[in-house]
Amino acid sequence: MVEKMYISYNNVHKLCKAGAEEFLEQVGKPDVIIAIGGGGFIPARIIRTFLRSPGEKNIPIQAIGLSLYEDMGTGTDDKIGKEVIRTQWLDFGALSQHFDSLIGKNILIVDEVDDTRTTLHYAVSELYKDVKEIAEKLGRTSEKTRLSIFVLHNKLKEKRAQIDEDKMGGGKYFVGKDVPDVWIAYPWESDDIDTHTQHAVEQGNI
Ligand SMILES: O=P(O)(O)OC[C@H]1O[C@H](OP(=O)(O)OP(=O)(O)O)[C@H](O)[C@@H]1O
Repeated sequence: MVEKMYISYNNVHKLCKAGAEEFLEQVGKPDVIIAIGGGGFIPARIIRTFLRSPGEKNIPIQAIGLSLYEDMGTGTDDKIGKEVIRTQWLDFGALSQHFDSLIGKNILIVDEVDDTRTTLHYAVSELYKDVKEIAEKLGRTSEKTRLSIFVLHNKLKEKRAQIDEDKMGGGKYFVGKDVPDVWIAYPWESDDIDTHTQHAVEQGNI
């Protein structure tokens, strides 16, 4: 097993294309894409290409910033915990005046990797909470909001958190590729993209 898995831009593109096809088939066209930054930005933009039919309006992409940081605090087990910090949240400024834009919508959350699942768990829980709160306020709780997920890679390992399916409202989880628990080197992190791509080709990740 390789210690470091090199991923090429072409590979990212193809995983997005396959993910979009699966998503369209199983869930249907999304109303909005929510990209978890920074790693989710590039896949979100690419997958949008394949989710849109020719002649249709672009699907809006909202960005949220979630960062993991080591919590050295009072965990009950001996592991160092991880906490999620919101560095940026939804902003419907130009899209609509209100946060109610998500109620009853088909939403696709995009990130590059599902590692311990902490980030995705947080994103789904918080989005569900926000939508529920505003739907209750507006008396629109009968409208079903679907939260789906697409990640390029899911690491096959013990997860620290699980995503509550009830909160996904019938939305689904899509993975480009399940991978072992190794270091994934994405092209946007590379300082020498030619060598990086060469490694990816050698490993068959093209
Ligand atoms: O499944 P988890 O264990 O939660 O890990 C996955 C998250 O970790 C990385 O984010 P990071 O905080 O490193 O920020 P980045 O996206 O800006 O690189 C990655 O982009 C995912 O969002």
